[in-house]
Amino acid sequence: MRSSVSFVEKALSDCGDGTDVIQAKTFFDQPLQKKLRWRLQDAELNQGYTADGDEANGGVDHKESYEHRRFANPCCPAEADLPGFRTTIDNFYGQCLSLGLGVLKCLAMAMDLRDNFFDDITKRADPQLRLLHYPAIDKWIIEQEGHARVIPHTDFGLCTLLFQDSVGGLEVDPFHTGDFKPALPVPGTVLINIADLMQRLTNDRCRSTMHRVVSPKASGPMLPARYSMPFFIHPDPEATIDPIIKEAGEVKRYQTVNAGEWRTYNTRKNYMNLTSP
Ligand SMILES: O=C(O)CCC(=O)C(=O)O
Ligand SMILES: [Fe+2]
Repeated sequence: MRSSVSFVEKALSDCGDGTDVIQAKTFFDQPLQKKLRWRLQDAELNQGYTADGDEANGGVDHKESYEHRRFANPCCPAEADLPGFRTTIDNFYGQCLSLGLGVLKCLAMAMDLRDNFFDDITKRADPQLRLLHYPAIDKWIIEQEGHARVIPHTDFGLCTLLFQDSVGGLEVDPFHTGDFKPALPVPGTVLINIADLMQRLTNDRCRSTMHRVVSPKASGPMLPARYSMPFFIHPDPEATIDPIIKEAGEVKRYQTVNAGEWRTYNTRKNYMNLTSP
């Protein structure tokens, strides 16, 4: 894991204020009409630009995003449009993939599964790298009922690597009791959120992390812009996720699901507002 650790330190120092490891700021700084040329149009492919308000998941988020995948990126800006963007983001994606697979190996070891347990279900893994921009906003807007930078949710893959800048506002409720605690940005670290498929697979031994992005404590009436980069790790689409039973008499708490169908079903739910251009 040594190379992964130094990569994270580099990614996070680059991701901090004022720099742009994957040119997220350059991308989002473009006029809306231009960004809409790369608009995400297919929830299943789940790649490209989503404007503020277009991703709907039961509340009102105030954010815009760009999604990047491993194999197909038809809505990625070309070199002529945004020099260096594609190369840099592909490179960052590759580093996240190596780190993510390393994290899964550690989890397999910690849970007394075979060390290569996750290798067998991530041979063609196609995680989703999301660049997120939360525009500067009056605090009262996101403090209205049902509004947030991101409303409370769990991620639905196996786990998520989450890189955040120094603005803050991310909160976690790991026990799902409503008791959200700030996940303060710590330079040189990446946050790892357990997600729903890991919870199902481990029959609740690992619980997915409820999280949200709200106003950081002690901020003034106006929130500054915030940037973050989640990397959502999903198993191969043909993988079967069947709860692992470890003790005599233990009851399976979840039905078996096909990983590809699970991903498509849950992704579609987030894009109910998606209309044809
Ligand atoms: O911006 C963040 O820190 C969290 C984003 C997030 O939870 C998500 O996109 O699923
Ligand atoms: Fe999330």
